[in-house]
Amino acid sequence: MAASTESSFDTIAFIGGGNMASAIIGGLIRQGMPAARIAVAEPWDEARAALLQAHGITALAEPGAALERARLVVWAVKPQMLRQAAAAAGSFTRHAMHLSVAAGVRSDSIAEWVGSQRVVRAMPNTPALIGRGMTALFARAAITAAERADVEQVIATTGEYLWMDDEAQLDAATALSGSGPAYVYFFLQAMTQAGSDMGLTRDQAHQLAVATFAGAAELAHRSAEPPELLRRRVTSKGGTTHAAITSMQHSRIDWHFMRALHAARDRARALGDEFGNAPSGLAELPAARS
Ligand SMILES: NC(=O)C1=CN([C@@H]2O[C@H](COP(=O)(O)OP(=O)(O)OC[C@H]3O[C@@H](n4cnc5c(N)ncnc54)[C@H](O)[C@@H]3O)[C@@H](O)[C@H]2O)C=CC1
Ligand SMILES: O=C(O)[C@@H]1CCC=N1
Repeated sequence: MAASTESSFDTIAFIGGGNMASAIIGGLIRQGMPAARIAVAEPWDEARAALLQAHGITALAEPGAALERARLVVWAVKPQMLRQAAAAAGSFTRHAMHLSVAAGVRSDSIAEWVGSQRVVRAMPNTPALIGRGMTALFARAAITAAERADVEQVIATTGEYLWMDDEAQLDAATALSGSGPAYVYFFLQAMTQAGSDMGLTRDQAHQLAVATFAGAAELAHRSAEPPELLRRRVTSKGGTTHAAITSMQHSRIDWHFMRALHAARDRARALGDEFGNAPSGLAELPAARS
């Protein structure tokens, strides 16, 4: 990473130094990027202190000239803050390539706010913290193959990545992998609670549940077989798994779960509508006649 990073980016700047920025910064540092080549603008004192403690990075309290050295700027603020953050930092970052991790906000809006068409959107997830993240990526047409490769180098420090051809697919990826870790923890909570209700200690139940998720996910990752088949292997006729799966099917848990993912996808779209510019075409619609 050290050699390849030098040939790609002199400095990487982060606007916003919270959870997601910290996860990506951690990946870069683990792969050998010197902290001195990472610039962060972060207004919140506590977040700046956390960056210093975790990564040895002294973040700026507000955007400044240090950002001008960045060839890549990672926008890691909440969707509702992105327009305002771009207005404040834009004069320092105009010549860079831009990578936004904000959910929902579409690249048309971002390109307008940062004053550049060189925009990539990313949807990472929190296992990036341990280098086991999954990131969906979308590049605007102005991004070259070499620039895509540069983005890949950065994101690969946090785990796997997958390019999307259609920007709308990012909203679906947000519902699956962006929000996905929360679903896993939700089920972990339920399994741990059930275990403890059935007489295990909470520690025992937690260990059993976490190891089961980790092992089952790793098996699916390594196996060429589809989840249906892996599931059937666990399910003996008339056995315990059959009892559990039948109970879940009666409650239509799969349907409810799929509906929840649609809600997440719809919310990603709504964030784009709420905090981005109106899609081109809509803005020009004439006002309805009374
Ligand atoms: N947390 C997650 O699992 C994921 C989050 N995302 C996206 O990442 C983005 C950041 O989320 P988190 O890191 O979780 O939030 P966070 O709240 O931990 O970090 C955002 C940081 O931005 C700072 N900030 C606010 N206004 C600013 C400004 N004008 N200039 C610079 N910094 C400013 C805040 O002080 C805060 O520390 C969001 O847009 C979210 O949609 C994407 C994928 C997963
Ligand atoms: O909940 C959210 O809006 C962000 C995006 C994906 C995960 N967290």
